[in-house]
Amino acid sequence: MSAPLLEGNDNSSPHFTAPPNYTFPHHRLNLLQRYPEKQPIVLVACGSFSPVTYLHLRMFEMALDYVRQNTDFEVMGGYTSPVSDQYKKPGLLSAHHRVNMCTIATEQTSQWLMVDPWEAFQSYQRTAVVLDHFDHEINTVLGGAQLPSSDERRHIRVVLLAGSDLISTMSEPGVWSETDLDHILGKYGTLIVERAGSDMDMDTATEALARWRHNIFLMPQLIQNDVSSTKVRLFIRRGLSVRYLLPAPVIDYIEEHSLYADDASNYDKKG
Ligand SMILES: Nc1ncnc2c1ncn2[C@@H]1O[C@H](COP(=O)(O)OP(=O)(O)OP(=O)(O)O)[C@@H](O)[C@H]1O
Ligand SMILES: O=C(O)c1ccc[n+]([C@@H]2O[C@H](COP(=O)([O-])O)[C@@H](O)[C@H]2O)c1
Repeated sequence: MSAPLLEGNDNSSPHFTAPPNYTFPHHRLNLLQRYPEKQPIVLVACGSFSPVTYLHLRMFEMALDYVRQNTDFEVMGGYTSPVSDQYKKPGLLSAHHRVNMCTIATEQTSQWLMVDPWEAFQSYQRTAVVLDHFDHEINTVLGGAQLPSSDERRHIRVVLLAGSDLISTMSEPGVWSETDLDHILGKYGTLIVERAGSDMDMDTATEALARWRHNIFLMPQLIQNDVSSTKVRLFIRRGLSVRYLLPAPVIDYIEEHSLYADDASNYDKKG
């Protein structure tokens, strides 16, 4: 697979690489706007999802509530986008299993969430390119949102949904390119879920990103939850129960394929 391609600027059509036989999932994407006075948005969460947890899924529900109560947006859909194997983060299971677990979690526990495998099954794609891919599929290919009782189509804004640790890395020098930050935070924007136990508080994290403040929406966690994939992997390795930290069908999948259990011959099959 060749390197990520993002050609041209906002005024020209970007060209994307794609995994073999790829089609953009949109079976749960709502393209008919209910509230024409609002701006339609789609939420995209990028990450490892190794494995997906209830916190990852809760992020979307928190975002729905936040958007309804605090913004003039209308949420039209939500996607997890698991990162490529080439990201090579410790504990990163193969994309095949991570996509399967996200699919099981979204299809079996949600009515509106989807998984886009585009990023997972090819070379590493920067987040700016991933958001451009969503923008292209939703607005250029599918034509954006339709207004009620009208043929008029409207541009759906893609918004990055992330935890506050991700926004912290955005203010660390050398992690993200300045051009990409301007693209992600200037063009798309982000909804940030406060992460319990995160080193930096959200105000500090966003100070360095102040020029994009109007596009950064901070959501406090009203019910604190600091489940992380790292802790789940650790528990499994130690043979501890992870039940109620992630959807039961995902635990069944992990057990069935003996995932994360390399040194856990004592892994409790009942979870
Ligand atoms: N407990 C949490 N609170 C807030 N955000 C979270 C939490 N766990 C994950 N996220 C967010 O979910 C997104 C996907 O993250 P990722 O899959 O890399 O999760 P992770 O649980 O941090 O993984 P790992 O533990 O393997 O580093 C990121 O934006 C991350 O900030
Ligand atoms: O695009 C970038 O430059 C970039 C820099 C750092 C992280 N990311 C993305 O952030 C997501 C979470 O990364 P991490 O390391 O916090 O698990 C993952 O989807 C990465 O592709 C993206």
